Amino acid sequence: MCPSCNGDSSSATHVERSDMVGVENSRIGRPAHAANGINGHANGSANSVNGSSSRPVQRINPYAPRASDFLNNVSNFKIIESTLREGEQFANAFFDTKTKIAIAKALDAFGVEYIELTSPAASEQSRLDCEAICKLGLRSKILTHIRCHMDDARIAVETGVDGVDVVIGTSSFLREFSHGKDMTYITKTAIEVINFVKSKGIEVRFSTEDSFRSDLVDLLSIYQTVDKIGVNRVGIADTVGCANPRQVYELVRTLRGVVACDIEIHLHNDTGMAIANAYCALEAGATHIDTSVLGIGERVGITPLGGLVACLYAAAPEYVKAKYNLPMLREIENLVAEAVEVNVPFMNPITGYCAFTHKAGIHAKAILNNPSTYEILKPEDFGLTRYVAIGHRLTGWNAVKSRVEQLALTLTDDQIKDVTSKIKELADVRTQSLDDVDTILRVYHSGIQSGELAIGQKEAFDRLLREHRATSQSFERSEPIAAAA
Ligand SMILES: CC(=O)SCCNC(=O)CCNC(=O)[C@H](O)C(C)(C)COP(=O)(O)OP(=O)(O)OC[C@H]1O[C@@H](n2cnc3c(N)ncnc32)[C@H](O)[C@@H]1OP(=O)(O)O
Ligand SMILES: O=C(O)CCC(=O)C(=O)O
Ligand SMILES: [Zn+2]
Repeated sequence: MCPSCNGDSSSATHVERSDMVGVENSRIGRPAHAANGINGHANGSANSVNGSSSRPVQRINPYAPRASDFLNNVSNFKIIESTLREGEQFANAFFDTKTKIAIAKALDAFGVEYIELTSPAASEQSRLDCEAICKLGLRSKILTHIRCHMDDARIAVETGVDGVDVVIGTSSFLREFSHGKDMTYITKTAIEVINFVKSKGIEVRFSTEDSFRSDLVDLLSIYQTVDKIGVNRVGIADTVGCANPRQVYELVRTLRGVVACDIEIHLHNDTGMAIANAYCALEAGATHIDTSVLGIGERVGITPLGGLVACLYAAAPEYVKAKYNLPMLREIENLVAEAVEVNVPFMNPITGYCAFTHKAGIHAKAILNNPSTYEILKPEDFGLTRYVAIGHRLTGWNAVKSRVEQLALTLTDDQIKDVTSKIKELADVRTQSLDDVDTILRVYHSGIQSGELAIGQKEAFDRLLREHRATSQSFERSEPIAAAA
């Protein structure tokens, strides 16, 4: 397994670039996990591939927030990390105290502004764990999450938290089938709970559960009421994951015009919209986004921390890099994945097995010239490495040339094109590992050097490859016998 890509990429070559924009200093390296351990870096000028010259690359980031959009918080937001609250509601989750502390410390080291913990009213151990995490002295502020009920509030304020997140359902579904309370009762209780928490000198947030299926007038009215009594934040929750980006934008934008306090948003991912919705919420003026590591939570969970970071890094890379310890992301995801016994998904933004693997020949050529051609995220900013896979039938001679240079073999472009067709022919039967590709290149090179081979001599090459394989196989077979003797 590759330590930096979460997986095996034995038919790939690592390509590391120290400069996204320029084409000099390209470094084509061998994967640490590749079988024959060649770590040489041929400093081929990627610019010279195919004799093409690169044009100056535009440095303006088209994804950055527009200066004219004054409500946009895409480069001014805080993360409320809820792996230890929403994440505990994931079907597989059971976090013992030690694991909770490890996750809280990792999130703190990553730099999230808030860590939200399960209600201390949930169980005695939940209360003790909440107290223990509050005593760690982390830089992240510690919040706990309670029902809009004085019994829960009284327990919460005694734990040592920096703030309490209060929630109650406002949709007709929840008013009828969950708590059974009307808006008058909800408003009265919310005022009582908020005033009580505020009297303890800690932060308080009031959130409406199932906001997108609640009546807009009810929502704006209760948010306005709690804003007037000095709540720190109001929260919108897409509890069932039904909202789309336009709806999120409109609700947040409307709310921004009604309250002066901060606006948090909590977005479930049932229809796969959670990251897009979070982005739109920030565009509309939300200030705080709820996340969990790998998105774990009820059902399919909420906005994933890593995915949100990827999305916001694309928009405001310098801001995101300055705020968070990005290379820690992989470690945190692995920690949580292990704790809840799941794998990091192969298509996970940033840390997925193939997040920085390039395959098709057209992509490979351009990536070798300038990684910005096909990458919006710089793997090195996340402590990761990119790969160019070459041992497959979609490969091209430019990618093969990079490997030839890396192995310090001397072949002309025409010879490289010739050996590329050989690789493709073999890869039509099965994908070739990097070792296989290296063997093909070395056999071809030595055939050319010895004069036994010329361009286009397919049968001669096949014979040389067969002979090489026969020799190396008999050597491999005889080795254990020699060792035993
Ligand atoms: C959408 C979300 O994810 S919100 C957060 C969910 N988090 C949790 O549920 C935390 C873990 N939960 C628990 O440990 C338990 O459910 C507890 C301790 C909170 C409550 O347990 P119980 O008293 O046994 O009640 P139970 O879970 O069966 O039902 C929930 C109760 O809270 C009430 N309730 C539900 N939501 C709210 C709310 N937001 N505010 C106030 N009361 C609420 C319900 O009416 C019900 O009351 P009832 O006892 O009068 O019927
Ligand atoms: O407190 C909140 O804002 C959100 C609660 C929750 O988990 C949800 O509504 O899905
Ligand atoms: Zn939720």
